[in-house]
Amino acid sequence: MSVLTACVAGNSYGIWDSVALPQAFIAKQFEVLAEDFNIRATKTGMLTDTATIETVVAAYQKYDLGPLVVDPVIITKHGNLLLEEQAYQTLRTKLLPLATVLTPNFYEAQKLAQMELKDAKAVKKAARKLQALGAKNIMIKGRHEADQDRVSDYVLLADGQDFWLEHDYYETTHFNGTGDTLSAAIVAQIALGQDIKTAITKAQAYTYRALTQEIAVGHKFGPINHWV
Ligand SMILES: Nc1ncnc2c1ncn2[C@@H]1O[C@H](COP(=O)(O)OP(=O)(O)O)[C@@H](O)[C@H]1O
Ligand SMILES: Cc1ncc(COP(=O)(O)OP(=O)(O)O)c(N)n1
Repeated sequence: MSVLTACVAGNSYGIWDSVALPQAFIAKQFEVLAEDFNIRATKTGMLTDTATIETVVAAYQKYDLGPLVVDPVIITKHGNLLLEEQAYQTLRTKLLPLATVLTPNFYEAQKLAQMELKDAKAVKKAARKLQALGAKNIMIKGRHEADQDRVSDYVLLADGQDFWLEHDYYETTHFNGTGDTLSAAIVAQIALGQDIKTAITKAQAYTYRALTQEIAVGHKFGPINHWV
């Protein structure tokens, strides 16, 4: 089930327009779903602006929506800004503290931790900074550019345990949805009752399979393969 916060006009070339939905309508969606269903886990995606983040935070404070995975969507890999510049401080101070799992990509982690991720030591430090903001478990997704052989995602768990999930860099133009898929798969695993470490590990493996077992959809940047 979804609570829609925004609609985008997009295709495989990119996102061409977007519109935030009215706050009262977003709040109503939370209300009617929370009344009807026993919700085991939830995730956030594109949140557009400060008002939307505040509406979502208010819903999390009002209803029991289970463990929360926050995918802090700020800018897409094609350069579309999906969160207003003024809103990211609200994301940092109001939504992050509610996160059971926070899944920033390399660039989002730099922005949220307010530091450059120049090496593995810096990645670890940034994860600790994000934990200090209140998010319990952190997964900082590694940089993946054509100059790399390997991609390394870093995980820092609530109890201080940490580990790297490493895999080969995969060259493709069918990569739309990797981050969205990863956070959705983590929340699905949590809802199934898995512990956080298992949920993250299984979700990352699923996302990698979906990336590497390609389907040919779209003319430019296609989606990954959810049928794997
Ligand atoms: N080209 C790639 N090769 C290998 N792994 C990738 C590639 N692109 C994304 N991933 C993996 O997909 C997952 C989602 O990460 P990412 O694409 O960085 O998120 P986002 O979509 O939020 O930017 C991570 O586990 C990341 O390491
Ligand atoms: C509506 C919408 N569009 C795009 C994204 C995420 O885009 P991006 O950060 O490029 O990551 P992928 O998940 O496509 O790998 C979003 N969350 N919502």
